Amino acid sequence: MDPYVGPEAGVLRNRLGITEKVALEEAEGDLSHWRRMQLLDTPLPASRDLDELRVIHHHLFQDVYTWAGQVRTVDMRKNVDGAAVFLPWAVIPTATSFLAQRLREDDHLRRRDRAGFVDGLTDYYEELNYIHPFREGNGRTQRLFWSRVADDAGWLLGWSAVSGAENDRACRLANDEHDKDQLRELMQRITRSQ
Ligand SMILES: Nc1ncnc2c1ncn2[C@@H]1O[C@H](COP(=O)(O)OP(=O)(O)OP(=O)(O)O)[C@@H](O)[C@H]1O
Repeated sequence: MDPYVGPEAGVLRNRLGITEKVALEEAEGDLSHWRRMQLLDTPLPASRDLDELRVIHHHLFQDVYTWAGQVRTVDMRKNVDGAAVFLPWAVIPTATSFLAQRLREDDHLRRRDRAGFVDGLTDYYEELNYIHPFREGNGRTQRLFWSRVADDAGWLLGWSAVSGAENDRACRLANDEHDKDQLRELMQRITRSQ
């Protein structure tokens, strides 16, 4: 039983009172897009940890979910038929703080050549995706988070060069089969120097 889901099959409870899946996806997409545009002009703390992820998530999804910015309190998997189990929710803060500490020790991926940056980004992206801190909106939140890290390190991430299906497939392979080749190829494709 998923407390985030309302009585209508598979539809997340939301501030808008929407009870139909496609209508919610559309409204969520529009509102989070608008909030993302707004973020371009909003200075955010660059703590590069769970706090920053929560601030980004809250900003993007504040119009849609009461739990925007809050770590999930249910275990979840992406595919009903496949594996894609994400980290148990109870250890999200510990795992994210471990990731943030290593990212700090790695100087937030600064001063690396392109191959070194792409390798690091692939590993950290896969790890954060496995942590999957939120019930929904992880992709949009982590793409923005890594764009900010990249920007600081002298790189631009061109996410529009990758389709959602391609990104999902690469993440599934990395998560379920520990095969990061496609994810690395994808990160290589989107990484440009500033
Ligand atoms: N089968 C899978 N296994 C592992 N990770 C996956 C799988 N499918 C998708 N992902 C990852 O999960 C993210 C989607 O998570 P979530 O649905 O919480 O985020 P979103 O922002 O709502 O979606 P999107 O990234 O499609 O805009 C994808 O961007 C991808 O990184």
